[in-house]
Amino acid sequence: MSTELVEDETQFYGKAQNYWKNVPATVDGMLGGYGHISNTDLNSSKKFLQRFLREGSQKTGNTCALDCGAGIGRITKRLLLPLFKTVDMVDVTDEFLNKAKSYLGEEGKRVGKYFCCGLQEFSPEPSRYDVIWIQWVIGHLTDEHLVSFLQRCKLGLRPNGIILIKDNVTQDGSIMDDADSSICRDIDLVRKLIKQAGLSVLAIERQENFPDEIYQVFSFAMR
Ligand SMILES: C[S@@+](CC[C@H](N)C(=O)[O-])C[C@H]1O[C@@H](n2cnc3c(N)ncnc32)[C@H](O)[C@@H]1O
Repeated sequence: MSTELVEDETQFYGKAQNYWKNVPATVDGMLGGYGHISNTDLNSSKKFLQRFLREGSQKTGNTCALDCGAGIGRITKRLLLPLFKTVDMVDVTDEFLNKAKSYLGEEGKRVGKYFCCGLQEFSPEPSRYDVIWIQWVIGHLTDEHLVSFLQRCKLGLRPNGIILIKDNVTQDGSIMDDADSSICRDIDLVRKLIKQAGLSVLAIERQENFPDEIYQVFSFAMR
């Protein structure tokens, strides 16, 4: 477990909040200076997601998606708004959600709700979402909060809905990043926490063509 890495929960969340308040509201800011990998990321995500939107009788719908830890809406703009009628966004950093209103442009009119809230406290509206997308933010939740958040996400799904996590993973064990106050977990722990939330993994995929010096990135689809 990685819970032992978090000595003081209030500090863990407070520090992350302060960190993000000082990050520029740009794609490069969202990706820690790796703005140039955004296209590769989004193209792979689109392929991964589309298999579920195309599948026969168990097909995931296209009515509404939720972008969790959405930041300025990098994913909402290029992945979710083109595929869903409505997209809601949730992020703890007010400045990013405000920036989203201009960054998303005309299509941003189809953003239904902007929630400024930590995921550890957020409950998706029951049965509202076809897809709940959670990218590069699970490290900001303790194990316990991640499990309970995923449980609440499960209740937020429409029939045939799916939850997607896309995030960094370590080769082995959990590593705390003191700079942004986040934990990077290994794949076994992520799978274990997903299971603890009562969800079943439908597919896992490793992101290809990312720079060698960064963590490996995996996508997990579940319901
Ligand atoms: C690495 S950025 C990723 C943004 C977006 N998912 C993307 O891939 O472009 C992390 C985001 O998580 C948000 N965040 C950090 N801690 C959070 C928390 N506890 N609840 C919700 N959002 C959080 C930050 O404000 C920031 O927008």
